[in-house]
Amino acid sequence: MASSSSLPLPHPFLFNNLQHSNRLRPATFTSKFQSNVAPLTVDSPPFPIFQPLQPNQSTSQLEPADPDFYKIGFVRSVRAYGIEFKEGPDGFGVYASKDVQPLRRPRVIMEIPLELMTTVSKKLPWMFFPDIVPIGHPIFDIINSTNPETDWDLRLACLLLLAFDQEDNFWQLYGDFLPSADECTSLLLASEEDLSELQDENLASIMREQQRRAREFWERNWHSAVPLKIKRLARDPERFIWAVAIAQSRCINMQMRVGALVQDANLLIPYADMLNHSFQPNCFFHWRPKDRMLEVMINAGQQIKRGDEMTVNYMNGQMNNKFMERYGFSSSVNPWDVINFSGNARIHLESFLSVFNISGLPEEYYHNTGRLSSGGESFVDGAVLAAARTVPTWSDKDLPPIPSLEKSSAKELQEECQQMLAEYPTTPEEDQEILDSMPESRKTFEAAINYRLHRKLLLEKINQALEIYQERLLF
Ligand SMILES: C[S@@+](CC[C@H](N)C(=O)[O-])C[C@H]1O[C@@H](n2cnc3c(N)ncnc32)[C@H](O)[C@@H]1O
Repeated sequence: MASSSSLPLPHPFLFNNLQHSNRLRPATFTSKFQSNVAPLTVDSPPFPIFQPLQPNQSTSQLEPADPDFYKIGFVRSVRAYGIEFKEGPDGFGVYASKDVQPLRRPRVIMEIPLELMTTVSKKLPWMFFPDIVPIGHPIFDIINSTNPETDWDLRLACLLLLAFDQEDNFWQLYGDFLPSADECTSLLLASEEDLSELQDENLASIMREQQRRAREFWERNWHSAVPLKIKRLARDPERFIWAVAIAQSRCINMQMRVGALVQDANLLIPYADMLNHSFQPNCFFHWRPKDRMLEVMINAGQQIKRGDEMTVNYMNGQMNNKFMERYGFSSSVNPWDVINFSGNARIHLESFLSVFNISGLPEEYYHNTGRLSSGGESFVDGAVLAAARTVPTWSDKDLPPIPSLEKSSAKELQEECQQMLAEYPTTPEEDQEILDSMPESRKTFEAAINYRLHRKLLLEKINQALEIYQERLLF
């Protein structure tokens, strides 16, 4: 989650087909730290917090989180209001446990104190959460040998592993709820076979390089002569690479002020890191310097229904390959995805925008949903916004396009879309069949097939949009 700041995605999954992970199932949860969990002692919140639904109370078919997940947060004064943690189609997620009427101001749903976070600042002096300042520990020298500007993920991975190793540290408890290597979608954990399934050699080679970087860091610093204090943090490279994957896919970057000091910091924030991404999020993060808390807030004016997923925007303006690099997921409706057309054909931008009822400047395109329907469903989505940004256009507001010329340009662009689709070794239907036939496949394999499928779905959507454009041109 790169920054704070904006589609609830229709999920093709049937919830009752979910593969539940061990980390969340009450029946399989066994924490060796159970006895350290103190009774609940929190102030009375404005409305019920952290009350996991009992299975027979649940109004949805999602699996509620293990009760201990809530208890450990209570102990350390995490507060949450009107939400519950459940396992959904994108792993663990945060869901509204009650309706929220649109408010004029943002509204807090979670408060997490600095003490619980694992943080690394870009510049000196380093900031860590107080429990594990590693001065005097040999991991300090390892962290110090890295470049603070570029190696934040390696630094955070070292700190996280150190936190797991510190007796009574909160992260020992919270670690039970983090995804295991099998449950992570990060391509750092992908096999060579998974990378070849991306059908994107560029992305595959970036990920090979990232895997090599993490492995070499481990080899350099976890050689046979290192003290046991270091060795036991990551006995094999896989453990270290998993920690880097956790750091990359769960870290939030924020400017935070502590006293007079403003720091650009990378933070691992428990509970807030359970929020999934959406390009139309209903929540955002806010740092409250007064008492060193991260607030998760509902956007002003946002209507929320009980059971809705609460989401944040991890990265604005980034293509699917960037989401894959860092988080191991992509979207078929990423409004920022780009297709590189190479021909000379161009269509009239303003006409295209008006056909699809898209308003605003390119950086802020938005659309009024439901205005253009195809087959009963709303046609305009993030992929049509992406089309508006990526299709070659010409612009002259006063000069209407000549319909015959405009139609032949749109046709040319459609042909290019079809040509690009034909160059892939598999069709979208074949990709979907692979996904349907392997419901228990590795997460990274599934992410790779989804990525190439999403690219093809975007091409198909652009093709369809160009068809509708020709039909509605000048009407
Ligand atoms: C910060 S964590 C969010 C919590 C996570 N779902 C879990 O189970 O712990 C980020 C990870 O969640 C998943 N994720 C988040 N948003 C997603 C989305 N919109 N689509 C698919 N996967 C998503 C990806 O695996 C990503 O690496």
